[in-house]
Amino acid sequence: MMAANTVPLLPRLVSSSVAIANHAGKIIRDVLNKGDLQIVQKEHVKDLQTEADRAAQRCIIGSLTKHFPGLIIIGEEEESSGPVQLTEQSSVVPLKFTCPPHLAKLSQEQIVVWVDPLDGTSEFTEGLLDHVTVLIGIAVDGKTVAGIIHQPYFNYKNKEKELGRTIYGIIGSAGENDGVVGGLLVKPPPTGCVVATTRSHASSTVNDAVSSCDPTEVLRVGGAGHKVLLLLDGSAHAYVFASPGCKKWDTCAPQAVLEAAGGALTDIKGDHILYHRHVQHRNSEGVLATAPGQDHAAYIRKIPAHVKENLVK
Ligand SMILES: Nc1ncnc2c1ncn2[C@@H]1O[C@H](COP(=O)(O)O)[C@@H](OP(=O)(O)O)[C@H]1O
Ligand SMILES: [Mg+2]
Ligand SMILES: [Mg+2]
Ligand SMILES: [Mg+2]
Repeated sequence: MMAANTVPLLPRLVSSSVAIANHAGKIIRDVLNKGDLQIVQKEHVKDLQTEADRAAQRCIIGSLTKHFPGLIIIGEEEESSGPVQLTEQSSVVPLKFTCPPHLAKLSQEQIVVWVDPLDGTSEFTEGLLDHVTVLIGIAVDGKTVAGIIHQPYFNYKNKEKELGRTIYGIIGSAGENDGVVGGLLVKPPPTGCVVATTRSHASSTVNDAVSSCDPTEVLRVGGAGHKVLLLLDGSAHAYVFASPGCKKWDTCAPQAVLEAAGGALTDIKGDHILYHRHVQHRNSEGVLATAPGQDHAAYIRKIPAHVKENLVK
């Protein structure tokens, strides 16, 4: 085995982030088990924060900073006071695939980590627990390259199966499932068009964009991470969200995992989403993602002009 300091920075960061995301998932379950979510309303009634969001973010940012001092990390939640649980280096296990050669010699200054400690907060507060994910996305020179999606309540309705799962990937890496580890990759059915969209942040523009895809079924579910998992497990063909509500921490990790698997995630006009340190946090031109094997450009063409014109920088 290679000594730790000879393993390139990116795989070390991804393997630490996997361990940290798993730990954050346990913290989320512990807060819910205690039964006091301490809900705070942020910008509006559908924009909530709980002690699980806060405690998970303290763990993720504290642990990443401990393992990688000086790393640039942007988290959804503001700094909060309270106990900080740190993930031990001993819980970090090596990655199951290799680092793409063009990402093997990075300096830490090129990297920005986007953290959503709990994606799907509205659904979490309503008990729709499998909509919840922990998202850690890694961008290099403004482009997402790697992502970790941890789903702490996967299998929670089936007590005989293992609770929780973690799916991670580096775009362009070789290995198990072509660079995506931890999830069963299934293509959606060749016929039909199942569109996943928001459950709690809809608007007439959001609904117009969904209808323009002529869906055979619409899945209204929570979380950007959860909707991308539906694209990866064959449950949906596209994720369409014509709204400025999603932020960079919602899409950085899901985009990397989806693109590592051969899918695509752009804004609603088909342009790339950028993840530089000083980029605006909002994905103001919406989000459109398609499963591996789908014709992404065909979905972009179907979105009506008035929807595209409503979403500006
Ligand atoms: N109008 C809006 N205002 C605030 N956040 C929004 C929003 N629309 C979407 N989001 C955020 O984008 C993520 C996915 O949204 P949705 O579940 O509706 O598809 C959620 O992340 P969080 O749960 O991490 O806040 C959600 O809060
Ligand atoms: Mg939120
Ligand atoms: Mg989110
Ligand atoms: Mg969140």
